Parts: sequence; C-alpha cells; structure tokens
Amino acid sequence: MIASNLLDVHDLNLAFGGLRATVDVSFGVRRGEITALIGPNGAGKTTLFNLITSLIRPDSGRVIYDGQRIDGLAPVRIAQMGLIRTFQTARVFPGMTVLDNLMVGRHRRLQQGLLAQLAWSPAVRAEERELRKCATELLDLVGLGHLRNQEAQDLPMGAQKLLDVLRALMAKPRLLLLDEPAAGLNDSETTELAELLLAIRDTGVTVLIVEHNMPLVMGIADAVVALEAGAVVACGTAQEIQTHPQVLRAYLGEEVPA
Ligand SMILES: Nc1ncnc2c1ncn2[C@@H]1O[C@H](COP(=O)(O)OP(=O)(O)OP(=O)(O)O)[C@@H](O)[C@H]1O
Repeated sequence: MIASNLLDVHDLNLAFGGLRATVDVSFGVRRGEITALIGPNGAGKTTLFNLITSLIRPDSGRVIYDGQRIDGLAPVRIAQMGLIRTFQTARVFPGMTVLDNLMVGRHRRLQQGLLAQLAWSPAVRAEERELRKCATELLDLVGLGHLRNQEAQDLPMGAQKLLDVLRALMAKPRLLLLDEPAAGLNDSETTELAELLLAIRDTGVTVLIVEHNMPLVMGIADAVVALEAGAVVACGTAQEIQTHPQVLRAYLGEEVPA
C-alpha cells in the first residue's frame, strides 16, 4: 500500500548555539495536496525547508520522503528524487532571457547522457525542443509568454517570482517546496499565483508552501501547519487553523480570552 503522506518529518531538532530553531517538529504532507507552513517571523519555517532539503543537518530527528529516509543525503540527490524548492528571494539568471531562465531548470529532466549532449545528437535536439515547448506553455499559462525573449532581470519583481516557481516546475517535481512565493507580489499577481498553485496541485504535484499571505494560504491550502518559536502549535484544515486559539495568539497577536 502506498502511504498517503509523501513527506513525513519526525521529531526534528536543530539549535543554532543556544537558540532552538526547530523543536521536536513532526508533521506530514499528504500526497496531491497543498500544505502550508505558517508562523511569525523567526518561527523556523525556512530552517525547516533547509532541513528537509538537507542544506543543513538536524541535531536529531528524521525526514522521510516517499518512504525513504533522506536526512543526510546530498541536496542534489534529493532534488533528483523530485523534491524541488524555491528560495525566499527570487533568483533569476542575469544576462539570460526569460525562456532561457526556465530552460536552466530542466537539468533533472534530461534523459540523454553527457556524450550525446556534447555531440548535440538528434535525440538531444528533440529533447531540447520538447523542453522549450513546455517552457513556452508554462509562460503562456501565467501570461508571461509575450516576454519570453526579454532579459529576465528586467522583469518586475512579481514576474520574477512567478518565473522562479515555473523554473522549479521545469524540474518535474513530485514535491514542490515554495518559500514565500507571494512576497512582493501585488494583488493581481497573487491571484495568478494562487491559480498557478491550484493548477500545479491538480496535475498531481504535492506542494509545501511557506507563506505569510493569509488570504492566499486560506484560499488554496488543503492543510496548514502552524509554527511558533520552532515548534508546531497546530495542524489542521485552513478553517480549523484560522480559529485555533494558539494560532490567533502566536500568529495574529490576538489575546485569547481565558
Ligand atoms: N544560520 C543561522 N544561524 C543562527 N541563527 C539562525 C540561522 N538561521 C536561522 N537562525 C535563527 O533561527 C530562527 C528561525 O529562523 P527562520 O529563518 O527559520 O525563521 P522563519 O520562520 O523562516 O522566519 P521569516 O518568516 O522571517 O523568514 C530565527 O531566530 C533565526 O534568527
């Protein structure tokens, strides 16, 4: 039987000197769903992403992806397994077009070996064409198709953030980790992002998203995990989390009547 969780984090702990950034963190990410990780600044969300993708090692605990323990594996190996992430700050490659910026995300997908690529064989050319088509379709999907030959660094920040998500998609993720994809987006860009994320989920990709934009989270997340001071304080549906006393106190700063 296939486990319903694609990712499970068990009792993760990490301290930076005296600061406990991750405290006994356990939660699961169900296959085919969008799970949101929320919490105030400094709650430990990015640290968790870094632990899940093995950029840093936990002091203790385990990360299980698709039934396999991955903490301690090389980050590149984890990416090859289909666990792909974006970072808080959008990264575009300067001096490259929008389309080429997407093509950079393709490496995990290349089927042909290095020799065939060096020889620019027909199979490699066919693969390149297919990837270019895919990149063009993705750009059209978010309304950036007409900008594909522009330099990516000239795009407004909102478009650069969308490009970041598209580049991650080019790597054909099974689990997509997005770190604050809506930061810096205006309302219409946020709506486009929400539609894109729902479309991504509907293709079967599982999504774990760190996000401060609560209307976005509440609008798209199937499940929400709330962190405070490195620890999980609540897990549930968006609706449950919205009214959870500890979340209201920790995240929204609201006093809960005794
Ligand atoms: N490399 C590091 N060295 C020391 N302390 C760190 C390091 N990285 C993070 N921290 C600390 O760990 C805690 C968690 O930080 P983290 O960036 O994971 O929080 P976050 O929830 O992602 O915050 P934000 O919403 O502001 O991005 C913070 O107190 C932060 O200062």
